[in-house]
Parts: sequence; structure tokens; C-alpha cells
Amino acid sequence: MSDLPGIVVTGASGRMGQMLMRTISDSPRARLIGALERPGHDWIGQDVGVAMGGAELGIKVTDDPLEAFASAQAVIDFTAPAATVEFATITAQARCVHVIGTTGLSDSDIKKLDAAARHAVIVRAGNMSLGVNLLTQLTKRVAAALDEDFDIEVIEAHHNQKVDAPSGTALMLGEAAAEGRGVSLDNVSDRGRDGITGKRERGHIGFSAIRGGDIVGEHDVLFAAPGERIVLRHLATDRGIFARGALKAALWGIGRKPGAYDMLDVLGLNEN
Ligand SMILES: NC(=O)c1ccc[n+]([C@@H]2O[C@H](COP(=O)([O-])OP(=O)(O)OC[C@H]3O[C@@H](n4cnc5c(N)ncnc54)[C@H](O)[C@@H]3O)[C@@H](O)[C@H]2O)c1
Ligand SMILES: O=C(O)C1=N[C@H](C(=O)O)CCC1
Repeated sequence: MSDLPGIVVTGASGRMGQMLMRTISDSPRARLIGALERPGHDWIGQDVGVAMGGAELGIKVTDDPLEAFASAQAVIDFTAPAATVEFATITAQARCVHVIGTTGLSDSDIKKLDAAARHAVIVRAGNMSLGVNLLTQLTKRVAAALDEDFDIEVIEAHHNQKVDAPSGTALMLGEAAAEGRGVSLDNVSDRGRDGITGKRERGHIGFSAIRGGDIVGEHDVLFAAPGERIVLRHLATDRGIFARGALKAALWGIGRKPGAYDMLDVLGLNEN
């Protein structure tokens, strides 16, 4: 029996679930000990390796989070808001690290996660890649250096199965730009322009979402002024970047004191 930290993946059959399980299985620093899917899913009861079309891994997919999380050191969760909020209570009871990649969370969901983080380590980010987290720092610095003559727009593109907009990443970038400007994003955010919208308001931060094909994730932060434009861009071409970040977060979180952390904490990029 290995003493490597045991990790459970939720949303096992999903795009990220499968990528996470491959990443953990290939890692010399962790072992996959559980795979969770929603009740009624046709993977329940199957060996997860076989369900993914490969060799047996000796792990049966379950729909019981209590049982799955009981012996885990960390749970990596890229599912849906309602599921993530439910799992946060159970990971807090089980005292295991909860790494959350799920996006589309409401303010009230986030309050519930913060309550759970009083008893457990939660690491949450709308994007777990090193590149995007660096880009948030750059965005904050550029926004702080420029005045409101520069209109800020966040433009994102994702695959046609994505259910939430703006993306979690776009919101992280918008927050970073607002922070750089010393304003609250809630007060300056422009989302979903359509029809006779009136002129763009000075100081606002706009969001646009493109959905199509199999785009993994593309983000531009545009600073547009009379006579010049700056574009900060991140292009994701492989979901492995998110899975590697999530595994790093899980290992980082083990043994840490309870609290709500993000990828800047994990990567040592937090300037505060
Ligand atoms: N933070 C990041 O770096 C990052 C990167 C990629 C995707 N995401 C986010 O991760 C989430 C999942 O993305 P995806 O592309 O893998 O989606 P997906 O639809 O392919 O997978 C989601 C999986 O969660 C499962 N699920 C839903 N409710 C469940 C429950 N109650 N119990 C167990 N499983 C449940 C679904 O059956 C599905 O298999 C989205 O919110 C997405 O935006 C975040
Ligand atoms: O595929 C998705 O869904 C992604 N979601 C995250 C987001 O909302 O920003 C990260 C990129 C991929």
C-alpha cells in the first residue's frame, strides 16, 4: 500500500474529470483513490479505467460522496455549482482539501464555500493554469498604469458545450483589471450588450463571450485608447494545463490550515 496522498476526482466522466484522472495516474506524487459521478450516470459501478476506454485501475465509479471522500487527502472537483456546494460540506466534515475548478458559481454559492473554508482547506480558481494566473497579475499592473482613456474589454472564446458566461477566467481578469484601477467590478461591469445600448461608458469593463467547436479556452484583455491598443492574450490548447494546476493545488493544500485559497497562493504569486 503506497503512502502517496490519495485523491478523489468528481465529475469523473467529464472533459476535466478524465484529464484529471490521467494526470493523477501518471504522477509519481499522488494516487487516484476514487472517482465520483452523478446519480444515474451510466459509469456508476464500472471500473473507471475501463469506462475511460483503457486498462482496469481497480477503482469503481461511485455516486456516494460520503463514502468516496472518507479516506481521501484531497478532492478535485470540476463539476457544476450545486454539486460543488454540496461537496464542500462533505469535504469539510472529512477534513480533506477541496480543490474547486467549477465556474458559474453565484455570490450565494461562494458564501457557502467560504463558510466551509472555516473548517477545511479550499483552493478555488476559475482557471488553474500558470499562464492565466500570471496574466491576472499583468492585467492588474497594466490597468493600474493606464487611465480611463483606455477602455478595458475582456473577450473570451470556448467550446460549444460550455454552459456559463462570462467564463471564470474572464471574471478573474475583469477583477484584476478593476483592482488595478481601484474600483469594484460590480460597479463597472458591462455584460451582454444587445440592441440600442447607448455609448460605451467611460471606466466600464466590458465582457464578450464567443462559443464554438472545440476551443479549449482563449482570453484577450484589450486596452483600447484613441490611436493605440494593447492586447494581453492567453491561449489554452490542452486541458492538461488546468489538471496539472489542480493537482499542484491539492498537494500544496495538504496539511495547511483551514481557509479559502486561490492559485496565486499556490503559485506564490500573491502580492498581498
Ligand atoms: N478552473 C479551471 O481551470 C477550469 C478549467 C476547465 C473547466 N473548468 C470548469 O469545470 C467545470 C467542468 O467542466 P467540464 O468541461 O469538465 O464539464 P463536463 O460537463 O464535461 O463535466 C462535468 C461533469 O460533472 C458531472 N457532475 C455534475 N453533477 C455532479 C454530481 N452531483 N456528482 C458528481 N458528478 C457530477 C457531470 O456528470 C459531468 O460528467 C465547468 O464549470 C468548467 O467551467 C474550470
Ligand atoms: O472549458 C471550460 O469550461 C473552461 N472553463 C474555465 C473558465 O470558465 O474560465 C477555464 C477555461 C476552460
